[in-house]
Amino acid sequence: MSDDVTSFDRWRVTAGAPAFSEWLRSSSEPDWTDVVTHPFAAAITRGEADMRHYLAQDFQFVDAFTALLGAAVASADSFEARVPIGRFLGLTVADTERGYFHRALAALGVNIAAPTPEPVTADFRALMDEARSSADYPLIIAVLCVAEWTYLGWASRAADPLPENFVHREWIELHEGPEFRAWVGFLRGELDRLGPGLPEAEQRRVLDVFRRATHLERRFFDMAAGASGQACP
Ligand SMILES: Cc1ncc(C[n+]2csc(CCO)c2C)c(N)n1
Repeated sequence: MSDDVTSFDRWRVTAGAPAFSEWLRSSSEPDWTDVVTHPFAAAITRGEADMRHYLAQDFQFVDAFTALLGAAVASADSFEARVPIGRFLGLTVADTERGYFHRALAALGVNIAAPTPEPVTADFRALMDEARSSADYPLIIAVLCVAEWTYLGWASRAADPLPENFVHREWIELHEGPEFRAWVGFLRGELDRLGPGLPEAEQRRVLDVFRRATHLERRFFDMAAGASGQACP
C-alpha cells in the first residue's frame, strides 16, 4: 500500500462513527465511485448493455468466487460466522445465480464452456486464489465484501421500472433487495468486528487487498465496455 493513505488509527479519531469497512471503502477512492457509477453498470440498469462478453467472463469470476466462499466457511472464527456464508453459497450462488447464468447465456447464444479469460478475469481469479490459499479470514472477507458491496452500489441506482429483458432485470434483482443488503451488511460487520483489533501491519494488508479488488472491479467493467481491460494507471 502506498504511504499516501492515512492509517486506521489516525483516521478513526477524525470520523464520526468510525467503521473499519468505511475506512477501507473511502481509502479505495476514486476507484470505488468509478465502479458504482460505471457507464457499463449504468447501461445494465437501463437495459441497454450488451451482456454477452461480460457474462461469459463473469461466469469464470463466479467459479473462483464460489471457491473463496468455501474458504471463508473454513477459515471463519466461529460457527455463527460460518452459517450466513454457507447459506449464501448454497442458496444464492449455487442455486439462484447459477440458474440465472445458464438461462441468460443460453438466451444470448453464448457457449457456456469457458472462453479464453481476459487479462482482468485472470488477474481477478489470481487475487481470489491468493486470498483463498492464505486462509486468512479478514483478507478473504475483504475480497468478498468488495465484490458484493460494489454490486449493491450500482444495482441500487437502478430506477423503476426495471428493464423488461430478464437478462438485465434479474441481474439487477440479484444484487439488490433486502436479503442482498443484509448479506453486504454481514460482510461489512465482519470487517468492523475484526479489523480494529488487528495489528497495523495486518490492517494494511487487508486494505491492500480491498484496494486491489476495487481496482479490478473497475477494470472488469472497462473490459465489458470494450476497453482493453489492461488499463491500470
Ligand atoms: C466482477 C464481479 N464482481 C462482483 C460480482 C458480484 N457477485 C459475484 S457472486 C455474487 C453473489 C450472487 O449474486 C455477486 C453479487 C460479480 N458477479 N462480478
